[in-house]
Amino acid sequence: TSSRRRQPGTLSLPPIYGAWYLPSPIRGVIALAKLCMDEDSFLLALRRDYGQVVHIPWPLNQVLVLDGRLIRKVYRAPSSALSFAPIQHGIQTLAFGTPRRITQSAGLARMYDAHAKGLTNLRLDAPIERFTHVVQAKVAQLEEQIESSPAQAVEIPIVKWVVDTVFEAATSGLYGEEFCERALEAGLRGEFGRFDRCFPLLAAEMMPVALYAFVPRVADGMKGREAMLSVLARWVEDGLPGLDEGVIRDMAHIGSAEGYTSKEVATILSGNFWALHANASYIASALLLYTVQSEILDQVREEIDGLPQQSGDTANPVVTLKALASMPVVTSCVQETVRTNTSSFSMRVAEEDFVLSESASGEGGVLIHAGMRVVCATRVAHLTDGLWGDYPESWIGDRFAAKQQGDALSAKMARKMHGFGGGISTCEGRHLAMAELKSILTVVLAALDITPLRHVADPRIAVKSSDASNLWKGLQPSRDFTRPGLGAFQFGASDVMARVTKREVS
Ligand code: HEM
Repeated sequence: TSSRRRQPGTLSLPPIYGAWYLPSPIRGVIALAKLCMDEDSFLLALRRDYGQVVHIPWPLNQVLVLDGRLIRKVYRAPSSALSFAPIQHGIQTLAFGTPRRITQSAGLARMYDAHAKGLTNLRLDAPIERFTHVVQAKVAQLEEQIESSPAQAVEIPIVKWVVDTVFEAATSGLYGEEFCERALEAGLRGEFGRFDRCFPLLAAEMMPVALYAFVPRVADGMKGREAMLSVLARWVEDGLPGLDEGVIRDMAHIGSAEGYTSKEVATILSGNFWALHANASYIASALLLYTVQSEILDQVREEIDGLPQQSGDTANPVVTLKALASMPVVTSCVQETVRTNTSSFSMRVAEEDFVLSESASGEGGVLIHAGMRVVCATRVAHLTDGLWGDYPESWIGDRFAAKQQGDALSAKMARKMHGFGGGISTCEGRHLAMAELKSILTVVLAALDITPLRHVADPRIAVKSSDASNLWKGLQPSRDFTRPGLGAFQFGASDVMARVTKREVS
């Protein structure tokens, strides 16, 4: 291969992936195939064979950064050197259908700005209240089913239940109850799934729009997108009924004031709608499954039982943003699930020749030519950095807990966990997502006992046996490997059947 180790202090180009005797595009196609077949093995092999940085030739034509320290250098680089805007605008047009004239406009920049401001902790009380309210109602429905069953128990596919519940709760949280009702009536849960399945192909930005109709998965995804846009556009046209304030209202008002049509505003809101649903629900299902099968369950329940209760009922804690902020073990479980169950590719375009250097003085390093795409592969850092301690591939619920690690190490881990990406492209919904995840774990575990029974396979997803060094031996759904670098792991139709009973309080 063309793998070359760099000498410290010298300036070099990134090594190029693949066997030296193969033409460059063949190497690129091999890399792409391997990435889509088994992302983890491929990325770890790159780290082992090429070191911290490698150039993957066309069709990806990207420089992959595979080391935590260098990834943070990319995150710290100013946008004048490594920019994100061209990628953001490309996805807005290719995936969400926003006209190019709008993606280049100052109006869209103002909408993005309102989005970032509207998702800070200061403005999340109402969304989290609505989110929690829906989860409580869904748990109450399960309790009724349990009470009316002779065995006082129900068996449910837990991933599906969590994903459906979070879809409804998160929609109600950001868009309000009325939009949520419209979305459920129009079957947007299914339409979203159709669109989301083709998202990896759109986000790769390798397919011209003219070809969308000829690729079955994309053609089907476009029908899902149209359905989402039509419900969103009608709701915008009707004056956003059921939503008096919040980030979505702010964005829609800016768009309308710019003179964008309801459909154009809907294309911009659909970016938020996708981000709202593509990650958090899958992380929530993994979080619940990991927690109920781990020894940390008692500590998690202790924290939940410590919350103020509605009329002295331990099955019904008062869940507010403030209460959720004071749950260190629950927070650690959530952070650990985001660490172990995400792979994100933060992308930048080099606006000028850029040197990615390990040394504090900036001497030596890897030269990245202007125009090149730089991609931070956070998954490798999550699996290899010494910072995580033993068994980085395993889920260890209290890995991030200050009580376990000490304040300094715990804070350092939180800073270096890049499941939400980082720098100028960092996930704007991370505070909302963290609170949603803590909320659903709290509400479910306060009221229910969940016993995973058996794995449910999706025939399209190969079941991989857990790595010998992975301590995690519990039941979990199989990972869909066709979404490399797109955030939370998804599971297709793979699931875990679980027995659910009302919580037995000892
Ligand atoms: C556990 C749940 C979530 C995970 C793991 C996650 C992960 C990510 C990742 C990896 C990125 C790309 C970061 C980068 O390129 O550096 C991202 C971007 C983004 N996320 Fe999330 N996300 C989650 C939940 C949410 C939620 C609930 C929202 C709410 C709307 C949201 C909104 C966004 C937005 C708007 C961006 C794009 C930021 C930009 O273009 O500058 N995310 N997310």
